[in-house]
Amino acid sequence: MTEKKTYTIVIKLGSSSLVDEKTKEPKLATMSLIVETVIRLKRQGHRVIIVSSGGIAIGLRTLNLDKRPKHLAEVQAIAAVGQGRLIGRWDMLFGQFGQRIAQILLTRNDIVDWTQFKNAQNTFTELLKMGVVPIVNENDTLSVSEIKFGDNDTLSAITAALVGADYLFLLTDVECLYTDNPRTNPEATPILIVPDLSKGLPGVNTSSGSGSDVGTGGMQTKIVAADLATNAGVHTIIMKSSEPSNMFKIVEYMQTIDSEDSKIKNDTTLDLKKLQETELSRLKEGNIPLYTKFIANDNKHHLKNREFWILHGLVTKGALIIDEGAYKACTRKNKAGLLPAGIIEVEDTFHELECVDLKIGKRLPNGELDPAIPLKTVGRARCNYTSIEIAKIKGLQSDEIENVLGYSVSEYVAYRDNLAFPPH
Ligand SMILES: N[C@@H](CCC(=O)OP(=O)(O)O)C(=O)O
Repeated sequence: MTEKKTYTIVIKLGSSSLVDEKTKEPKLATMSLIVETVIRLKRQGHRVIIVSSGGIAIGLRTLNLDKRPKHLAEVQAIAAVGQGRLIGRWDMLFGQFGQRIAQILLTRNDIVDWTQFKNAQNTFTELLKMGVVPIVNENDTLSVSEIKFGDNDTLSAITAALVGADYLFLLTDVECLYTDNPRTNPEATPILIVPDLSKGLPGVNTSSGSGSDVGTGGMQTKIVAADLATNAGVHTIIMKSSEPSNMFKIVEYMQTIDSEDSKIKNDTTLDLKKLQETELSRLKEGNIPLYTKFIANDNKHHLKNREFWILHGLVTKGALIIDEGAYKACTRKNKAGLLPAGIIEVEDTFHELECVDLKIGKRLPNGELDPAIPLKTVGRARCNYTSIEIAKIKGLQSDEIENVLGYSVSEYVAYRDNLAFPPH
């Protein structure tokens, strides 16, 4: 008998899965079921990381506050109170099984430095090796908008990419995505498999946003998270949080079908509607609960560590507008660095090695940017020169840099390992 594959699994739980929206009382039953499921998964050899929201919601109740205050410092103080209790609850529940947990609180600042990004990675690896369940949340007490991940859906996708997870489970109040809102449209049908999110979700209505007032994420943030995670090679699953044991059934099912993923992903003639229908009957036959699976980009096409870090770990400070030729050279198989000759314009001010967006524009015969053609953001770069220096050397050959600036740091404005482009 062949041994079953084991996975690294990241599970994201929103505030509304862990805390009652109205009373802000803990949903201890759900938390217990999650703990039982994680223990079962671990006993099967899987490695599990939890991304748990709920710090602010728990802090509100602890301090007898009805509403989230507007003032940032107050929210940060509330988060400090709630986070301790939140992790205490997880520790108490996991402790019943003798399972050790670890708290990891992240802000974007913690990963903007490449060494720190690798450090975070090493810490996760060690914890998983020790058999510990890391429990991650945003460090709300210290993070302000510029250094925030924004919502825990995004944080969970970044965590999943950071640890090189096989699966990201986004637990929510619906069992799966539907082609429309099933509460208002009886014709809505489940979307069970999304082979390529870059091609969109035809007919899916995700505009309604968050349905709860204790969290910050809605379905839209889940789709963004799925895009981020699948681009980094992580399969992403949306499933209902009220029945955590379904996760175990879904993981067991994945072990039997994950060899089909690349076939589905690479089939250009795929009938998407038929795929959903066939899958629906297969789930019914096997008594498998509904869920939506976003298939990950395969090894060859997913973002590698450093590219992921540049695209999702860093905050951009400005932009370079480059021409089509430069874009092609920087994205071809044998990737080139970015030369000054390919740059048409510089936006905003930035220091060397800060991260900037790369946008494609059209160059007019006089060398200037054609304002009639809309710009398209295509990637990111960390530059060897400041915005002021690049403004002076844009459009020039590299051997002219020294004449213009009086020195030359490099012939490239950005080295190839400081350039990153999303896979599609
Ligand atoms: N970090 C915050 C939660 C932020 C968040 O994204 O919440 P949710 O939309 O419930 O996942 C907290 O612990 O309260």
